[in-house]
Amino acid sequence: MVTVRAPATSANLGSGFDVFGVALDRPADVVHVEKADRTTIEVTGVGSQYIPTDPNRNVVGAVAEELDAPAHIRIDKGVRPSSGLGSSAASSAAAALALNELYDRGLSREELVPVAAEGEAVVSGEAHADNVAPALLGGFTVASAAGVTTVDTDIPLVACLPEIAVSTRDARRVVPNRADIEDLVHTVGHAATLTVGMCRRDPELVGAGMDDRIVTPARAELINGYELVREAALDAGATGVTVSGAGPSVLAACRPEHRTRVAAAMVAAFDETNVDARAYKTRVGNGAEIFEF
Ligand SMILES: Nc1ncnc2c1ncn2[C@@H]1O[C@H](COP(=O)(O)OP(=O)(O)O)[C@@H](O)[C@H]1O
Ligand SMILES: N[C@@H](CCOP(=O)(O)O)C(=O)O
Repeated sequence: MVTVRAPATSANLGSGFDVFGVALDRPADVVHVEKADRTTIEVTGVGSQYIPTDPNRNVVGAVAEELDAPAHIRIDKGVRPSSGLGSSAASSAAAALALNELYDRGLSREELVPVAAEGEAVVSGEAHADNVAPALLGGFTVASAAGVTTVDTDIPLVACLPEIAVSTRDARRVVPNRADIEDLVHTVGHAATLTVGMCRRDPELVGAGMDDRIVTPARAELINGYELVREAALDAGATGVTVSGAGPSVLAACRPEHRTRVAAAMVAAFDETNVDARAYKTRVGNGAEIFEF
């Protein structure tokens, strides 16, 4: 048996739609795999009642198929589904790494990124790699047609998860098909600023670089109370706030001394809108870990 823990991730970071992602040091999924003649799936943990066990509908089924690695796969969910925290990607990445090990396929973590992305295609309709890349490689990742690169960094973050479900598939439907040149220049500038911030481990630059006028405004409308939460986080010292992945989680970057205050302000602001929420006080963390044989 092989067991892998893969972390939650936050994709886009505002200015890097479908490209940027970070691994979070918590929460995480744990996936156990054992060789079998055909793939069967068992799911326990947070939100497991909403996750199919049919291999054609669970992301790990697609990963097992890609690697030609049938197995009994047990998923212990720590990352709530439809959270904007890469729940499906945590399972995909963990299954890819575990099955690669179980069947001795010899693929590197970088080579496993497109394999795990096939799991994402099952749920969102597209094999976007911006969650599976950080879930496998850790740190801040840039996944583009030019390949996948990773930067080892350390930025304090708060991920605030409201009791609302937003499916990635639905949230992709509100993304505009076109953007005007001024908005593109604005986004590229901010994406570059954010990247420099990650390289320098500078929360001010990372926060400033999250601003985006193209995708985030449309996504924010799917989250009750988003503007209130954003303003509350900024007032409490956040250096930048954006929608985490496709939402509904809201991500804030901050200095370490402000993290507790920012987390409390975000939960209180959701509460004012009558939405229960919990905040993860987290930071950019490591990728998936094999921790037992
Ligand atoms: N192993 C899995 N883990 C989480 N969600 C899964 C899994 N397999 C299939 N799903 C489905 O994927 C959807 C959640 O994925 P998604 O909408 O991308 O949200 P998230 O942002 O949390 O990844 C739900 O409909 C869920 O039932
Ligand atoms: N780039 C994707 C990221 C989806 O992230 P998730 O955590 O919500 O699954 C998108 O924005 O659609």
